[in-house]
Amino acid sequence: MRQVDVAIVGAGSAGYTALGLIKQHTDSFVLINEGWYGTTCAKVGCMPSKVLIQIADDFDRLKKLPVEGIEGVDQARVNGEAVMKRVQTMRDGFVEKTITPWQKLPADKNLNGRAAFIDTNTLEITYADGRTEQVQAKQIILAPGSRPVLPPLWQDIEGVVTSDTFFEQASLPKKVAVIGLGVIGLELGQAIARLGVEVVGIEMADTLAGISDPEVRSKALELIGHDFPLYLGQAAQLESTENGVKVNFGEQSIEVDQVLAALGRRPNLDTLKLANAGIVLNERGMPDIDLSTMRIKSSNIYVAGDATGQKAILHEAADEGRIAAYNVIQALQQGEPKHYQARTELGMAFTHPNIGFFGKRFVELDPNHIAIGSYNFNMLGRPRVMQEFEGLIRLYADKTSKCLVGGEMIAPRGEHLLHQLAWVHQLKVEVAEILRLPFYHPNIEEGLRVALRDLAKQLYNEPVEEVVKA
Ligand SMILES: Cc1cc2nc3c(=O)[nH]c(=O)nc-3n(C[C@H](O)[C@H](O)[C@H](O)COP(=O)(O)OP(=O)(O)OC[C@H]3O[C@@H](n4cnc5c(N)ncnc54)[C@H](O)[C@@H]3O)c2cc1C
Ligand SMILES: NC(=O)c1ccc[n+]([C@@H]2O[C@H](COP(=O)([O-])OP(=O)(O)OC[C@H]3O[C@@H](n4cnc5c(N)ncnc54)[C@H](O)[C@@H]3O)[C@@H](O)[C@H]2O)c1
Repeated sequence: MRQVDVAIVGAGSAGYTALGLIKQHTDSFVLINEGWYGTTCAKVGCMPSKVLIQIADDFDRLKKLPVEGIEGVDQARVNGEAVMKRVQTMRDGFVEKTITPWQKLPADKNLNGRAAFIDTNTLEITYADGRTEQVQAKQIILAPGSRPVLPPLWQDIEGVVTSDTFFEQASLPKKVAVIGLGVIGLELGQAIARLGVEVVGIEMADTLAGISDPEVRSKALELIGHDFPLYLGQAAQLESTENGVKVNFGEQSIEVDQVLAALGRRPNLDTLKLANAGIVLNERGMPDIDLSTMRIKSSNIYVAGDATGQKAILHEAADEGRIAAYNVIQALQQGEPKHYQARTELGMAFTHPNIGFFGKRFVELDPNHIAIGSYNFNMLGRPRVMQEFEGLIRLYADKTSKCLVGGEMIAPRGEHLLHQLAWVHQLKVEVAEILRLPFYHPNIEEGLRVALRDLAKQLYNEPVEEVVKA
């Protein structure tokens, strides 16, 4: 049996980041990956979705041009085949870049098969041709990612796609029900609607993209509702028909060519036979992972990325891969695991306008200790010039420390505002100090300043001096 210091399961973003650090420390490692290489992000996630969104936004922008004196845009047409070709070509480029480091690994370190535990230190690898091999490792990093949730009854219905299959299509569909209006459903639903696909959105919860602030929710329903009809509080059921799929929700039903099931993602740990390694699962069917060390409690096994079932986003997957690798290196040197603190939480949907949050969400606040500042962009110069002056920022600050604790928004160029807010949140800068930072004119950031000023009025007894004392 092969013996190594470290085995990494999963060649995704978390596994890749871990591998980069492990390689610097030891040559005694294997990487085990089932199926294709190229990462979820590059192949079926962040990147193809952003290509599609870019095309949709560019096309939608044309609607704003006649008022600026640009004529002839009504001649523009969407060629669905060319759109999907562009998405696939760009995607293949991103995948190629991601695969290169794996291709450079020697064959005996790069095992293309499915891993599962035999015991605490032993993994069995099953290859596509049915062969098996066992590897014994002192330390193990599990980074097997997640997969789309698809109810068993939906799996055999023709016309049901998930984000794993959506980008493979030769052309755009004609009529689609997007079921699940989380980040994936909302991003893809809005993009295809803007490209002329008839879209209906159905969501079981009473909100979109996890928004918890009631005012941001209302604004999002209004603005996203311009692109396609949204039905909230409805769990959909499907039936196969001769021409497509019948979607039943509440009292209604519609027939569509395609259903995009965007019901969330499930961690892939359940395929790894963790019980053979003596790992006990909690009531959520997950092992107890210490998120400050990424170690499964009292074991030689670490988990990183979507597999943790926590924050299924790329920079978090990479950080978790880093933390797992640092601690594996510590363990190989007989050291105790080091504890690391997560960055300020940040989440965004690349819808138009962008939807997102940083720090704490509204639902997590204690209203007795919080002041809320807001702004809706209506009167600001630059958004008006851009014809993108609708949105709502809501910022939450602690009345005692006078620092931001979080915020939610639907805002033009919100992706940038959210970054700036997450940075000052992580650096624990007081609201008055943020107002003393430079704000260029004319800019979207001036909208942030209006919301901060609104907050400052509630936090301080006197007007804030918005200049830095010499
Ligand atoms: C449509 C979509 C859009 C997204 N957009 C964004 C975005 O804009 N921004 C953002 O931050 N995040 C986005 N994400 C999320 C992001 O893609 C993921 O958080 C990230 O890719 C997770 O990386 P990972 O390393 O955990 O898993 P993955 O990249 O999925 O890697 C896991 C690997 O492990 C392999 N594996 C699984 N089980 C086994 C096993 N038993 N044995 C061996 N190998 C195994 C898998 O085959 C896979 O290769 C998006 C996701 C989707 C689906
Ligand atoms: N921009 C980004 O960063 C980005 C983009 C896409 C995906 N992602 C990541 O991928 C993860 C998965 O995305 P997702 O959108 O699939 O998951 P999600 O958990 O965000 O949303 C799934 C939605 O489906 C709903 N739902 C579940 N079952 C349903 C049913 N039967 N009928 C109607 N609605 C139902 C849920 O209530 C939920 O709102 C996200 O958590 C996110 O971290 C990130």
